[in-house]
Amino acid sequence: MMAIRELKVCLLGDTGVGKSSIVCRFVQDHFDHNISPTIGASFMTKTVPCGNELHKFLIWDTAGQERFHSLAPMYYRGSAAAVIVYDITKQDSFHTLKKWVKELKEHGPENIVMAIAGNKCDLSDIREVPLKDAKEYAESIGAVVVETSAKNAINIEELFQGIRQNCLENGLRKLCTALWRTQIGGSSSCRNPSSLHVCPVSG
Ligand SMILES: Nc1nc2c(ncn2[C@@H]2O[C@H](COP(=O)(O)OP(=O)(O)OP(=O)(O)O)[C@@H](O)[C@H]2O)c(=O)[nH]1
Repeated sequence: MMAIRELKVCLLGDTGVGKSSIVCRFVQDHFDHNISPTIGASFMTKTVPCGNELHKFLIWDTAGQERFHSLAPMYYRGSAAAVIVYDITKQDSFHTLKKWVKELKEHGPENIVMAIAGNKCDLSDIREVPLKDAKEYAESIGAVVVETSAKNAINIEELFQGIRQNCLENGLRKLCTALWRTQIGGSSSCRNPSSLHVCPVSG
């Protein structure tokens, strides 16, 4: 019988950086030039096989517009991981990313896995944020960082694989029991973190 592990992930970041586009690329392998700004938040899932298990991402894509900022805690509380997105062509969006990290550290779940995505890397000829800056910052806060392009499907799979691997490796210790539910044969039960299976990650 297949076991399903659920992993709640939220996406945070300035409006227009490409959060919805990243989720759309990951879940539907689709890119829409005319995608509308998110209102409140949207929810999608994607289940990926891993050995003899299924890993189900429960993805909350939050709205980046300032007027929705106060809703964000509803989505990052209880998340195992946060993807904080900036646009490599907009220095301001990197500044906003730092504010999100600060907020997560102050009010987010303890041990939340943080992944930084520098999106729109297909536009590197008009880049404002050097990758070196993002790497140094990510290292300083213990986050993983990757440059992505939702448009050209660059590093999107790798981003989510990285999150999955980090969550599994950390076991999320205290949080693990609450956040990873193992559903076997339709009934839910919690698993000991030490029994978490670590999947090999390529790339
Ligand atoms: N060139 C390029 N454009 C992108 C990429 N990702 C998203 N876009 C474009 O950027 C714009 C904003 O994308 P969204 O996915 O709506 O951004 P968002 O962060 O979800 O915005 P909010 O919902 O307002 O928070 C759209 O016009 C997208 O087509 C990318 O990787 N490359």
